[in-house]
Amino acid sequence: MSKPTILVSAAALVDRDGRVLLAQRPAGKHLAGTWEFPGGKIDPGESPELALIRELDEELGISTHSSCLSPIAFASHEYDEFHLILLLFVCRKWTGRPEGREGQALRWARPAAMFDIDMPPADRPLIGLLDALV
Ligand SMILES: Nc1nc2c([nH]c(=O)n2[C@H]2C[C@H](O)[C@@H](COP(=O)(O)OP(=O)(O)OP(=O)(O)O)O2)c(=O)[nH]1
Repeated sequence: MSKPTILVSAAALVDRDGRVLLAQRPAGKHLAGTWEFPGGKIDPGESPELALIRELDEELGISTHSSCLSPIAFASHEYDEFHLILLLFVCRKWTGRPEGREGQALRWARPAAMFDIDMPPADRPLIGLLDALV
């Protein structure tokens, strides 16, 4: 049976100490409780960068620019209901202090520590790549 493909942009926001921001998916949502890279679905007609800038503003209250987003990796994962393609960007420059605008908990983690954090299954292959890069 064919499933829809959904396209998601997500950010590895890296602070000066090389830690990356993770947000906890709220109760009641797909993959509730797991720690994800902030971001979300790309709307039709929207570029991946602009979708991410919009999501970072909505979810965390921070602003950044396309020029501060470096594409570093993608993930491709088969969930029960859809196939996910996740585009991961590294971002080291933004304005504002990230806060969970939608009530989500936030934490900063070094990539190496993410192997022991409950992250969505699609994200697992991204951890090693991030560790080599950050
Ligand atoms: N933002 C983000 N989403 C991820 C990651 N890994 C992963 O499997 N996903 C999945 C979870 C969701 O099914 C989808 C992201 O969609 P979303 O955050 O815009 O959607 P949502 O479930 O909050 O639903 P909606 O109410 O916004 O429609 O991608 C990740 O690291 N970051």
